[in-house]
Amino acid sequence: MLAVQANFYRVKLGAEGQRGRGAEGQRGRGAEENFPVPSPQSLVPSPELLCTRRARLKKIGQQVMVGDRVQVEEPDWAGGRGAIAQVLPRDTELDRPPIANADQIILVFALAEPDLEPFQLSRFLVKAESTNLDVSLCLNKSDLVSLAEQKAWRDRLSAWGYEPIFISVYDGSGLDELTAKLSDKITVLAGPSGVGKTSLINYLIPGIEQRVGEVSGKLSKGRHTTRHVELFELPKGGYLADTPGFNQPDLDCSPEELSEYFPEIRERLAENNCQFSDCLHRDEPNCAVRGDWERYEHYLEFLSIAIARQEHLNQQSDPDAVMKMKTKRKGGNQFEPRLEAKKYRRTSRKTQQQKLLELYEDTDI
Ligand SMILES: Nc1nc2c(ncn2[C@@H]2O[C@H](COP(=O)(O)OP(=O)(O)OP(=O)(O)O)[C@@H](O)[C@H]2O)c(=O)[nH]1
Ligand SMILES: [Zn+2]
Repeated sequence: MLAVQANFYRVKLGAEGQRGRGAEGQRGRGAEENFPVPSPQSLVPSPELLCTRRARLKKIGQQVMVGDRVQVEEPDWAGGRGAIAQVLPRDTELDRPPIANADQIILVFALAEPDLEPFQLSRFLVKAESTNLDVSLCLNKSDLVSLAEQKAWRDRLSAWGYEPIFISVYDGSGLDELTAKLSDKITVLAGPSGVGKTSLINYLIPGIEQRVGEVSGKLSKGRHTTRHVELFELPKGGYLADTPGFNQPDLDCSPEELSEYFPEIRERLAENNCQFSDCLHRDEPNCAVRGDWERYEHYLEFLSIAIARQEHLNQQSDPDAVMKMKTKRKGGNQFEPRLEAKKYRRTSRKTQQQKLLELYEDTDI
């Protein structure tokens, strides 16, 4: 399913769909199975169908996400209509933006104009890694920096665990390598503003601007809201999702999870164990992670945000948690001004978290 359009789901017929008429019965009566894979358009009257969602799916709360492989019933080939009868199991699922079956995330940054800012890059990388999809890095505007500078970034990012593709939409360098990386995959493209994402997408999908504009001004505006997601077919195979929703990543992982999102930490923990299995790699003795690697400071900063966030969540899910702590410490003091104490603690925690979040949000973008 490529996009939701005015209450209809736009479904691209895939290889299976082309043969679908013969495959009836195997997957359910009259059902066509549709994969979002490129297909020779000549085989079907309409390569895309506008579909409704069967009431049965609505009843069981089955959402249809962009990227979903679906079965379509009662295809009306001439009218280009159908009904989604079933959603096939998803390989992957992203919540924000909502995309099913994505294979990889490619972060696009610029080498200059705007300057490549390591902490901002780190934040995008951690957020991208938290999806558990493959994460790659693409550095645009290579025409603006010297080869020596590119090499310096290559070495630096290699120590972070990434092998960036250097491109320039202006002079065309690196674009073949990037195109090859996108082929036959569902790729989520993300990155901060001004790095040349729009220029890149226009290069990768000629005519996309017309297409976005052609549906109505509303949709083209919609492209830049967090809710609208659409998969665009690439001429050489594969699909691309441009996701404004990803452009201001907020960190929403638990403190324990955070270390999984740094290739450097994964590498260190593959070689050595920390003394404590629940080590957060701050000041615990015999920690295998703490050290003078470049992004360790970033890790500590994200960790404090994740801890503040978790404390805040714990408090929300158990409103008495603070009170219980208090009671225990005070040994059941009857004169404890319960309400006030609770209020005070809550505000204080909240403020603390707010401050951290603001700090986090203010850093860039
Ligand atoms: N020198 C150079 N400039 C580029 C390149 N690609 C894009 N630009 C310029 O960078 C600026 C931003 O490009 P956009 O394509 O609008 O970037 P974007 O990431 O979509 O930015 P937003 O629309 O703000 O999200 C424009 O002035 C482009 O002309 C490149 O390869 N080299
Ligand atoms: Zn440790």
